[in-house]
Amino acid sequence: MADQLSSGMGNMSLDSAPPGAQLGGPPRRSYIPPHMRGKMDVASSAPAPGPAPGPGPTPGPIPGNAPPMNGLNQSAWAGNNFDARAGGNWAAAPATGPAGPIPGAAPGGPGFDAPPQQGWGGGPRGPPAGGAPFNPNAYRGNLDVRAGGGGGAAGGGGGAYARGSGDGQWRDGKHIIGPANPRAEKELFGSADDPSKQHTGINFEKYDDIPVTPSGRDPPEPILSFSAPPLDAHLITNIELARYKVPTPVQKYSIPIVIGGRDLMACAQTGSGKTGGFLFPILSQAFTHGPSPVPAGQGGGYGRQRKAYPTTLVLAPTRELVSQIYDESRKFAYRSWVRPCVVYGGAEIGPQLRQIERGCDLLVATPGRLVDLIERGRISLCNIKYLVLDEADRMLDMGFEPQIRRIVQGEDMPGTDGRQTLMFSATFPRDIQMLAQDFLKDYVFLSVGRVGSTSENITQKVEYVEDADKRSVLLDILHTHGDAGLTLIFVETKRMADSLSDFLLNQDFRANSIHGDRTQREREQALKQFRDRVCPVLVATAVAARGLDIPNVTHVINYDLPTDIDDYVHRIGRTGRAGNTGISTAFFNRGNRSIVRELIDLLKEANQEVPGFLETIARESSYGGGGRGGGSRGGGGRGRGRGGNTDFRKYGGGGGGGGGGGFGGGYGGPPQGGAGYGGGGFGGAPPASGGYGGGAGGYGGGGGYGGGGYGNPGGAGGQSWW
Ligand SMILES: Nc1ncnc2c1ncn2[C@@H]1O[C@H](COP(=O)(O)OP(=O)(O)OP(=O)(O)O)[C@@H](O)[C@H]1O
Repeated sequence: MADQLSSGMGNMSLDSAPPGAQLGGPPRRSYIPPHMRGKMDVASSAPAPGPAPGPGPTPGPIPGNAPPMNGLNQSAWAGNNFDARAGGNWAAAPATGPAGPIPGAAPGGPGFDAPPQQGWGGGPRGPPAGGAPFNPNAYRGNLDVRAGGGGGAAGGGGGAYARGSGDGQWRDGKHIIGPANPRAEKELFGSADDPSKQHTGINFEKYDDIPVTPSGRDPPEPILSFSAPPLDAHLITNIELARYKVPTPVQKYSIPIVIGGRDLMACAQTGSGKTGGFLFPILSQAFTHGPSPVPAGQGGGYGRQRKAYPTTLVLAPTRELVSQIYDESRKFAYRSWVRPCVVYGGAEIGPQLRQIERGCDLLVATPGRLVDLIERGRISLCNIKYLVLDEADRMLDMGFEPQIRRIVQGEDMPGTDGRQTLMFSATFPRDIQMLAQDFLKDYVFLSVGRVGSTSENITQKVEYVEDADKRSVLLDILHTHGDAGLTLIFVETKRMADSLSDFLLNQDFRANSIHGDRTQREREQALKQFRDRVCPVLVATAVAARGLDIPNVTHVINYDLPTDIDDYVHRIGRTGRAGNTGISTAFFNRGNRSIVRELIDLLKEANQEVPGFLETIARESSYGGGGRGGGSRGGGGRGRGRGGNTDFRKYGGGGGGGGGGGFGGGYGGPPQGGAGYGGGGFGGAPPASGGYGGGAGGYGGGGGYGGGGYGNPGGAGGQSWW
């Protein structure tokens, strides 16, 4: 049993135990397959009262002009002919074989993703952000020999490291590829007909028809195939093992952009390969140029408590997602010298510490646990060359932004000139684009299709269903669709997730639920049972809305529609991935009219049928323009603005702030700037004019940005809604 559980953990990701998650009440029923009854140890719920993130600083004014790119015309790895013997960040790492099970995957146990309370709001501890420009050659001859000293002993001869997913090494300035490991290969890449792996669908080639618009200074030309150069030959071997034939559009563009040393903000549809979009160029550069030594004076650390100095940091909002990105990293780092690691809350910290002690070049993390490890002095960010924010709009919204600021600007991470910053999402509201300026320099903005649009691979249906009728309509749908594939049902509250899955179980559907109040073990179990079709129906809160790549999800049902249209985009994006087709059904009634206009726009853009009742309800509504109200999750929504579909630097115009929890708020100014009109919100300040301005509310005005509720995993009050 233990084996069964742990073996699935590589693929089965876990969501963050949201800070302040509360558990309690009677244990709920969950589906136990007949062959496991009596054997299954359903974990009792351990309370997870994580502290709420402390109040973060409110965002300061955003400089209108990105600082000039300085000293980073090459990728961070470039020109670094570094010999591991001379002192790498993990020269003292023991010779490890293929990576074992995911660290921290041990079920149960306390451990929270919330940052420790102490130390919040403290000033920068390391070199000031935005400090000395990064010089990729500067470390040579400036190495901390202590760091490299242990390499010979522990590294298994000659000072080489033996580490990484596939036991590769960097030795004498060369990448020594590790031996093939059929077991690891099978685990990582599966077989050609493996149902547990995602396979490309009939519409994969159609991705090429989606228009791609790069903007920003001199964006490089896209690549057309996976070829060396520009990609490293070993990476291409791993890409072949993954059976990828051609890059997706976002990959075609992101690879040369990142290898060319540029920052990137990339918006591409759900399921269109954004993970490879950042992993491929980063790993390729690492394979070609080798490790970056720890800056002098930092030291690699001796003794049991070594500090990790990762070169790449990938931040993502949920445990499921970081775990999944970690799995992808292991695939593409197979047999290389690069050793990926993952840390996230809700899992015991001990195994995670031991994992990073063995070497950590590419770290995938949820913010809370990362802060915890930084506080414990176990991770330094001074060596970061690549910072990736996946689901970047979520990472910069009100829930995470203080933690992200603290990690990126309040620790020892190099400033924007000393690193490359990459942001990826399917949605990128303009207010968040503006906020993101703080973390980027001279970036290329990439939009694959319209920002925030949905894939045409998803057939979207909207049905008018009153709340009281939802259960019976759901039963009809489940009976009709039968066992064709996996069905993911989204609801708005944790309580609803439980009660609906109980209801479905009572109706003899093999259902389970996933949400922030379930223990880690229960979530693991729910996801594993879902993937394995033991429970082909999963009722979820928004915790499962972003990033999860679960093969064979054929139907997504929005039993409760979200109050934010971007959430809808991400939720339905759990189906119709990698060129596969899928169906989405939304239950709509007048309680959802706050998103009716944006829903109609989305449906039209994706060539979907727009039911007459939606138009009727839209006409009934006497609301203003494009600002979004905060709906039920806090007062005031974010203004996303209308009329623009790409880089806000190009079109100017800001989203109007939602007013006081309802509608109102103006919408974005006309192209080429001009203040938003209507309510508060951002004015249309193209970069040249700098700063915010325009609408009466300005930044955060009238509750526009600062409503407090949107996407907040911990929330100011410490209680997550998902
Ligand atoms: N070049 C490629 N060829 C074939 N399959 C690919 C390619 N790139 C990615 N995939 C597959 O497509 C699926 C979706 O990729 P990924 O999870 O990176 O999407 P995403 O754009 O990040 O989606 P989301 O917005 O939901 O996070 C994955 O199963 C991945 O293995």
